[in-house]
Amino acid sequence: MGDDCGGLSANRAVGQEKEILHLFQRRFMVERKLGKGGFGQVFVGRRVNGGNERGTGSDAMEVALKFEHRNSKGCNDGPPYEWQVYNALGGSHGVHKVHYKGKQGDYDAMV
Ligand SMILES: Nc1ncnc2c1ncn2[C@@H]1O[C@H](COP(=O)(O)OP(=O)(O)OP(=O)(O)O)[C@@H](O)[C@H]1O
Repeated sequence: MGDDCGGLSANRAVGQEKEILHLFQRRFMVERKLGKGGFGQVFVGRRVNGGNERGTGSDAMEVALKFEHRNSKGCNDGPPYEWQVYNALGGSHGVHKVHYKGKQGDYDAMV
């Protein structure tokens, strides 16, 4: 496995990456990378329109964006299992609420 597993590597479509890394879905401005796990990379970003500076739920201004490339390990069997977990638990018991999840080019993206 290469160092870019699940990530936004230099040898992938540059235009697509720029679109993702600057303004995701025209809704979230991607600001900086927070970290990298076994399946993808996580960035911090901000909602472009609306939102509440102190909000932590559906109106949160600051968000975390996770991108998993479809060729990364565990990404070949449909949507990431993590999505199911957030569907079930998100917004309660201290688990973050999901604002968006879907495909963006070659990536599964969750905000
Ligand atoms: N909401 C968040 N706030 C701050 N940092 C985060 C957040 N989510 C992820 N990170 C950072 O990004 C890294 C990668 O997160 P990610 O969920 O991809 O993997 P992981 O849970 O660390 O490992 P695994 O590969 O087992 O899922 C984390 O280790 C952490 O440093």
